[in-house]
Amino acid sequence: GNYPNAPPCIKGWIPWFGAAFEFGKSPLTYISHARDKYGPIFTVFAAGKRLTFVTLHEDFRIFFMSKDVDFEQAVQEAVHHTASISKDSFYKFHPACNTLIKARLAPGNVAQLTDHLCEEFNNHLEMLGDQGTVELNDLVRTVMYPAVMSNLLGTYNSPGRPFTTEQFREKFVIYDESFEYGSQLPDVFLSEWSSSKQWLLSLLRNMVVKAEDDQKSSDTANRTLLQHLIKLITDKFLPNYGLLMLWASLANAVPITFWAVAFIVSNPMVYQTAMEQINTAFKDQDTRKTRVTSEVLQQMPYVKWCILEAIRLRAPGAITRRVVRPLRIQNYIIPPGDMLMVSPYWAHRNPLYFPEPEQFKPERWEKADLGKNVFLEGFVAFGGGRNQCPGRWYAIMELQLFVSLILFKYELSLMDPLPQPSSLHIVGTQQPETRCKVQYTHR
Ligand code: HEM
Repeated sequence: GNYPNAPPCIKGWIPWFGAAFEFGKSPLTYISHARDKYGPIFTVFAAGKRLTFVTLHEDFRIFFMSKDVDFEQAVQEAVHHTASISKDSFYKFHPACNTLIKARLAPGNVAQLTDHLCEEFNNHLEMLGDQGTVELNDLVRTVMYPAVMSNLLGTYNSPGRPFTTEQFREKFVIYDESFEYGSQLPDVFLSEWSSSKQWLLSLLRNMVVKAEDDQKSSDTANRTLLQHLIKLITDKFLPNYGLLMLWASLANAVPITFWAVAFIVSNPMVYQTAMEQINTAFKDQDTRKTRVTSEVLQQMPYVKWCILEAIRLRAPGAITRRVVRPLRIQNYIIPPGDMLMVSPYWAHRNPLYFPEPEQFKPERWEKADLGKNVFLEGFVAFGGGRNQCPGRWYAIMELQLFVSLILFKYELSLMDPLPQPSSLHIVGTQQPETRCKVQYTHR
């Protein structure tokens, strides 16, 4: 159709050398420049796709709530490329999958996962030994990957398939790093990436077999998320959904864990305030085997504000919906087929909602932290509407638990300057651009 009222569209003179090229180099920087130049709604024509960015907070409601935009249609192709799930299977199972995950990760159920996750964190953190110097991102991955996997999905069968944490880390980092490119391209273009994907899929197949065995002996109340998925997904793509779930649970939360620790340790006043609260909440506890319940977490609101502030500052570069019918926003009509984009990363830099937006200021969360409604207005890191991140309560719990445990057990100091966020990726939270060593000493 013809849409004379479509937003300004940015194309390169030679498409693959103009907009697409510039956009691909550093999308987050590109978006902010485009917004200054073309106004609050603009379309980027890149790599054959129309991406229409909505940057004003007052328009976010339409993005999250309109019946003329669709989540499943926005991500289906990416799901096909990244997890090899067929189109038919995805449209058939995704809605029920979404409902199931939402229910399993509701606040009450998340509280029940805390004890086991705490044990896992204790075990993996103790493996660091009494003192040393490591890259902080490596440390976070080494502890978080196996702990969260075992907490949510269960363990794997080792006989015949030796599997080590280092091997998993290596494969998952490759898979995660090229996830965004992989989501756009058929496997043949990315051979290392696709062999990591195959490795992870066979791991998931193995975990499904183990989960089915264990199911026979464990009662319903103690089922893992994977065991619940087994009951729901009846086609051959079950392990593939497991892989997507695994990626969703680690890809955003692990970099945020890095940033939360780095922000706290690099701000002396913040570090001190957090330590006072942690020492009070954990008084008389053994630093080697620390027991943190969901009640204890509630006694450390300042640590939670630090987590929320890290999420705000390193929020996903973009979240998407597909426009399925002509959509009016302000005076524009967005044509069907467009990918509609909101950037939480940029939204969180609006001084109207977040004064001094670049500053790490945990206190700004004080007024938001009332009971269940912990989020500030203008905060969209977890998306919104029917497809809002179902893992948000779990994410806050695991982060608060990890951060308070590592700070209680170890005295930390950064040996490198606080890294800048990498502006290379647009989907998901930012990785650090440079390496950052941390020195630790057991307390
Ligand atoms: C700080 C950490 C996290 C951030 C910033 C984050 C952010 C997001 C965002 C922006 C979305 C898309 C929402 C939308 O389009 O409106 C999403 C989806 C999702 N997240 Fe998270 N997430 C985090 C942690 C987690 C964790 C820990 C889990 C699992 C335990 C998880 C599971 C999921 C799943 C399964 C979806 C897809 C929902 C669907 O298919 O409808 N996330 N997340």
